[in-house]
Amino acid sequence: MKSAVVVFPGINRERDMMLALESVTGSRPVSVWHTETELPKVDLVVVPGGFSYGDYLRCGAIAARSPIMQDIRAKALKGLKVLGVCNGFQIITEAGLLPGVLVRNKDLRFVCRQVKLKVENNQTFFTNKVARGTIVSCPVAHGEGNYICDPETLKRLEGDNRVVFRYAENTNPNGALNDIAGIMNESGTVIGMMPHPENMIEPLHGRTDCRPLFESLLAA
Ligand SMILES: NC(=O)CC[C@H](N)C(=O)O
Repeated sequence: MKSAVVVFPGINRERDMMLALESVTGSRPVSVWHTETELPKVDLVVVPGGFSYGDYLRCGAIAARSPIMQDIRAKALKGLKVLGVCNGFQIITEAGLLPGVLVRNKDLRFVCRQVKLKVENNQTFFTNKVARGTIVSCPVAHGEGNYICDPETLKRLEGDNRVVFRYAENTNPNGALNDIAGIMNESGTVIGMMPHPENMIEPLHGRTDCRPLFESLLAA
């Protein structure tokens, strides 16, 4: 499984993401700088978390317009798998690969804590090794993770089983609609999520709850 991790100025989770991908898949991801115009040949692109462009304008708004995102968007529309985590979720949503928008957390504070995450759809490239309904512990660290969309979009996301992850046990840290923590596009090839599964896979992290998510990539 060949993967690429995209790096923008201000991104700070790329190393954690690359370590997680390498540790589970056994294959070292290629690091792709934002000014590049063409992705290497890979099976999966991950847009990691952090503070691209200092979160100016809106989180992810500037990164979404960088050269590499044009190629990612074009290839995603042809079926390339894309995973966006936290700032990466914001970036791919700003790029139009996922519907809706991530706005300021409801209480206007940056949150950094563990949440409970329910796997709502286990028929995806990032959840197929986990039973549906499984609740995992996972860290979040964001200021703009409050997912909103129009009622029609929400109805479609819920009706088509495109809510992949939901905050469970009253741990919604940001006020996101319907406790939405992660969604996918219509064809299931693009997934975005606010929590950081890459930080919950080694005994040193305290727990390994999210390792099976990465293991899912091997079966996809
Ligand atoms: N950890 C992250 O990726 C944070 C994303 C973004 N900078 C925010 O605060 O919402």
